[in-house]
Amino acid sequence: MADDVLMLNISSDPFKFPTKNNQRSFLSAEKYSWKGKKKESVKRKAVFEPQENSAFKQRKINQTGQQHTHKQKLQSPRSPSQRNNSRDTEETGYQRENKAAQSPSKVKTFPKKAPEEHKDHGRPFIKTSSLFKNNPEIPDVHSRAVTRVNENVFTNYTFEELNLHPHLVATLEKVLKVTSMTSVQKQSIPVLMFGKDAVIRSQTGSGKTLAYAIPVVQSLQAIQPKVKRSDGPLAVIIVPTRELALQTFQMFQNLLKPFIWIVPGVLMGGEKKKSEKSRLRKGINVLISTPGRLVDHIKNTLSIVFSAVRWLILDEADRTLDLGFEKDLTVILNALNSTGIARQNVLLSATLNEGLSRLASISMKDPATIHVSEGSKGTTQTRPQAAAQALSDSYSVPERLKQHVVVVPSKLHLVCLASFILAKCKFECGQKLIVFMSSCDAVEFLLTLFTKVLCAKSDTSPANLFNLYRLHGNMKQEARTEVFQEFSQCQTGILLCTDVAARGLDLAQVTWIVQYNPPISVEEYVHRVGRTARIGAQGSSLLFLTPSETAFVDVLANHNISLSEMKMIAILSTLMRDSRFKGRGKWDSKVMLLTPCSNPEK
Ligand SMILES: Nc1ncnc2c1ncn2[C@@H]1O[C@H](COP(=O)(O)OP(=O)(O)OP(=O)(O)O)[C@@H](O)[C@H]1O
Repeated sequence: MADDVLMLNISSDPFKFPTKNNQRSFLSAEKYSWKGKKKESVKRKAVFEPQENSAFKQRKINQTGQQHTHKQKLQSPRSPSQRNNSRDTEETGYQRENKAAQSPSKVKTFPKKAPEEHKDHGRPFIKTSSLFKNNPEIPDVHSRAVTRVNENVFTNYTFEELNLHPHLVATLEKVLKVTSMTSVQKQSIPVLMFGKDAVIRSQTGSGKTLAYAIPVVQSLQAIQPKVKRSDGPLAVIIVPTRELALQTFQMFQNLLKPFIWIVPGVLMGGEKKKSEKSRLRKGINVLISTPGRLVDHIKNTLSIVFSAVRWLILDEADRTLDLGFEKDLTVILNALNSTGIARQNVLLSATLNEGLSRLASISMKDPATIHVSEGSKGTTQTRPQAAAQALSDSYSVPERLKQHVVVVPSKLHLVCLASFILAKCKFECGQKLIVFMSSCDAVEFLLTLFTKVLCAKSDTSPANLFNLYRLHGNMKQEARTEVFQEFSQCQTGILLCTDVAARGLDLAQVTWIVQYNPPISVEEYVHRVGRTARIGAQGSSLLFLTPSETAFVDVLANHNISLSEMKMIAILSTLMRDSRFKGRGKWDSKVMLLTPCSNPEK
């Protein structure tokens, strides 16, 4: 890793990013003069013999008259996410340099030019890091005005008004600390307690889990004679990820505290099948599972029987329908349907849409469609095929979520993210960030790099600046669970992750969601940003786009989602405030003068 670190002169005249009107490159080919002749020859060798000084080697840049080097270790040559980012097709100077370094036979050597050839009064030409030059044009992003879809999260109705078991109400108040219902709970709980199937859509962090969990617990505790473990599953809850399965299991553990005869259990990939089999043999009444693992047990575990199932809940139903899961879901539905027992079916998500109709038609009877947003208050009874049409394509995001976008050429993505992290975690207090990226490799790469470069103890900060966590699908389940629990409980820190953390996770006090790579769909965007600003809280999000990806802003606007632009230069200016990275040249004062405000939002 050490060899991969470039030294950048980020302090030198950083206000020349090419824009439509200004094609001059940022830090590009700045001409620096040298005073000492001896030094000059050393430096010129470094500059003009690229075979010896490839992009993978550290660079030192000298400034006019200052006779010192800047050592800013910020950028590694090429992150995996950049390598994988096929959307960004522009070949930057930086990438060209990498190619040259990889194939020595094609390395282009630059002819040595005599100092007097250069215009700058005979002073030698010094080539700076290519990171900040040859940038593509950065277009302005205009997010068109859209009508936001609003949802009121809270109502004035209390759980006591629902005629629930008093112990359940007491548990809600004392254990979960909830007294009044959210809008989705107010609309869904009575419908489900009445025995209807339902398709429920409400914004992220609005309390959908309790919207179905309360009716499930209320109905199971009322069964006479009392439920026994040997009855097997009475409620089956399918969720798309292991962490969400754990979180849902914990919620049921809490809700079922007064009803100890009803046993919840979780099955998920990565856990030991043998111990799961033995728990299934003993009996699980509320069964929470990821689809793949449940299918595995349906095929291989004799003791799993569904003859008593009264509830089937598909949380994040649109995700569960995605390619890969659909086959599993068919196996699960066939196994449940073969028993012939009538059951209630519930589909939930913040982004249920037209893909739902297939599932609704195979699994539901006259479902009620509950769509909590302005203009569609209350519930609508529809036929299964019509259920999807009742749900529009306009997604509601939390009211107190501030959404931003920044356009960054791909070669500057990494340094820009590093700068943003510093801005939030070093120069502001109490920030908890989730950074989404497209691959497990990218998560690993950035974790290693940031741990070394950003978190390291320094003279000025003897303690680690902040905690970094990672979560992705290639980790062992034990490590995933540990990170999930730790990050849930921590006050500040940064979670680098893939979309395994995008759906359903309720991680307390997250202040910022950063999408380092854009999501694969509008729906995934909604779920990613939904990890903050939950249950009426404030939160912010930042979407990184390359110049060629800016059309995604319009795609979001088609779904009534609007973003405000943050300027890359404002984010990068944070580097000037960090003694480890800022330069010592005359430009520092200029940078600080031009960027008086450290908060790029302002
Ligand atoms: N009535 C309530 N009053 C206060 N807090 C509540 C209430 N109901 C749920 N919560 C809390 O709100 C948070 C979000 O709930 P939940 O995870 O169920 O949201 P969600 O709608 O399922 O979100 P997502 O779409 O992201 O899965 C949880 O911490 C939960 O404990």
